[in-house]
Amino acid sequence: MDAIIMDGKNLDSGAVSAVKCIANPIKLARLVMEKTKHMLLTDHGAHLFAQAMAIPEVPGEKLITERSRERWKKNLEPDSNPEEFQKDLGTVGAVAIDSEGNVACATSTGGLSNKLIGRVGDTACIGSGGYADNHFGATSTTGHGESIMKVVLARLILYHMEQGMSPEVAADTALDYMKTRVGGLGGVIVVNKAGEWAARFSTKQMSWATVEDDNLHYGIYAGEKHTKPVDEALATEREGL
Ligand SMILES: NC(=O)C[C@H](N)C(=O)O
Repeated sequence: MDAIIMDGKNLDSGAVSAVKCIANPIKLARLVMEKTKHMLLTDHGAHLFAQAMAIPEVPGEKLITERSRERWKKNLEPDSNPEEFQKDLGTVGAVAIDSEGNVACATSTGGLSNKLIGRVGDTACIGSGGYADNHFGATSTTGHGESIMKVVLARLILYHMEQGMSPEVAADTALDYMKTRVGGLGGVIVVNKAGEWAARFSTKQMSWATVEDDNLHYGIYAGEKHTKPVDEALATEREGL
């Protein structure tokens, strides 16, 4: 798994890549940020650091869902369509702004299926998987990692906001560029320094949710946006509905 976290106040960032058997790689990424002078630890070194930080390893089997196993098996079949199987991967991203205007981002992923051993994706790379700078805002990305890295998608969106674009226009402009320039699809969540936000994607779907003024906004498909009070959403969650 790969993960990155970034603090927009001082541009501190921490990331891990190619880690296995760690339940929450984002916590390890945060420790890289807070406890080391480095920004990215990978593979064996990341595991040694996890041990030093007393982060327990969980058996790999426990982190594999039946659905993922099935998808992996199907993807190995000769007539499989890799695009189809990359469709709802479990990348999780977050951006946030506090009452003092501090922004942050975090992204964590199992990455593309059937990648080569040792492949480091966009998620662990600062500016690609995420970027946060109090001067402009924060963004977290998902999608085809190699395309995201080619256009340095997260930083590109912040650049567009620096030039005066809203989060929505900045996100769409950068995603369009990635599609036309390198043929890659993806999705992003963005917040600017004024607290305006956007969830935009060029893929068929991306699950997203935002909390703003005690309201929860959420959707999956293009153009879909539902809103309900956070209290109501939490009550529904508690009832297990
Ligand atoms: N769905 C994803 O976000 C995958 C991730 N960007 C990767 O290429 O590893």
